[in-house]
Amino acid sequence: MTLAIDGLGLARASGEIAVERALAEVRAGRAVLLEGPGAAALVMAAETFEAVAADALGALGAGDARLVLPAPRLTRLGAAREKSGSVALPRLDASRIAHLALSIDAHIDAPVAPASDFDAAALELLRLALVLPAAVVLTLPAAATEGAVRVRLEDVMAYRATQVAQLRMVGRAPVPLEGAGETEFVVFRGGEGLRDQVAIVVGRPDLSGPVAVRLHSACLTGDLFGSLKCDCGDQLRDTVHRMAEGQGGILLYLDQEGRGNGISNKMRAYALQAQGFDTFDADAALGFGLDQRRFDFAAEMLRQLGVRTVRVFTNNPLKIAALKAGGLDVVADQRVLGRPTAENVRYLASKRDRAGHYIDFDSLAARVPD
Ligand SMILES: Nc1nc2c(ncn2[C@@H]2O[C@H](COP(=O)(O)OP(=O)(O)OP(=O)(O)O)[C@@H](O)[C@H]2O)c(=O)[nH]1
Ligand SMILES: [Zn+2]
Repeated sequence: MTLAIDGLGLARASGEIAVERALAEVRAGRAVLLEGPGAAALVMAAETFEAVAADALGALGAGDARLVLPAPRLTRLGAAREKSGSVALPRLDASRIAHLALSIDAHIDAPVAPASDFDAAALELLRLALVLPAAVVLTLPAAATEGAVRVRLEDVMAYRATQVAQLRMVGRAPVPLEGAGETEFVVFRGGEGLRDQVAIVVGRPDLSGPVAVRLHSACLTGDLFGSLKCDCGDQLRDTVHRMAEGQGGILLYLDQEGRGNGISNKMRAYALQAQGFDTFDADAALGFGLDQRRFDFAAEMLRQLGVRTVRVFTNNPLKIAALKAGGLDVVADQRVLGRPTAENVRYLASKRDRAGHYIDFDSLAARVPD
């Protein structure tokens, strides 16, 4: 008997399913077959590329294997570029690949070719998988490989937009919080990242008028453990308290750890910060731009909750612009300042100076503990 799967929603979104499977493969260190018009390429994450894989890929003919790197990483390697590019890998040498992908004192000693469409899709796949954006890519004749999960180039490039369109509420329940008795957690699937998004409805905000709102990107170190390196935990709790004391509000807790780079890349960046890099230079050395986050799905979450007009708690102009672009009426924006510490002052100053955050650094600096 053949099982009809159309009714299970599998046939309808085959492209998205393929991308989701490919993300799991890439995170597990396995190769994925990326298919484009008339050609295909095997893609692996450089961060998990080992000698065994080198042997297996070499047997397929490593003639045109290449390492694809984003522009900021190429710049770090001394080959400044505005767009991503690739370096040929005539030998699949795992230690050289790791060196070029991650090492802070590496230098490029080979020509850099502009990234092809395959290369761009390979990097997008790795970013979506929240691994280091450095891809080992090997072009093959179409359909030459069996066994690897297959994914179409166009589906990879379209995935983020489909994630926003798929956003849906999957559960809600009251969860009283310390200092804010009446709160409800509403969970959404889709949007961005690899897990779920949570809206915390504080009190009973009047949805017919402007609603106090915060978009808060997950920060495990700051939110949960009180890390002194950032201001996230204070911002999170202060906002909930302010909403509880006022007319209520909605805090969106978004699966965007490490400005959307993922916790492992954030720790790599922290390791570089311990060597003196600032928050943005550390990300750039790993191949990331200023900010990977998108907030279009946050506007959609608010819409699904019945919100039309907002007062937003943030210092980040990108969040304000994204809510407006998402069709919400932003009638006010209010600052959210955490507690300055000797460890986070440089981080706050970088956000103000390099990403245009509205932070009054003079008053912050005056509050830094000795
Ligand atoms: N890559 C990277 N991410 C960091 C670093 N420090 C904190 N983060 C992340 O940055 C994000 C900060 O989130 P938010 O506080 O919501 O955002 P924001 O852009 O500072 O904006 P507002 O707080 O609203 O003004 C979280 O995802 C943190 O995990 C860092 O040094 N590097
Ligand atoms: Zn933080």
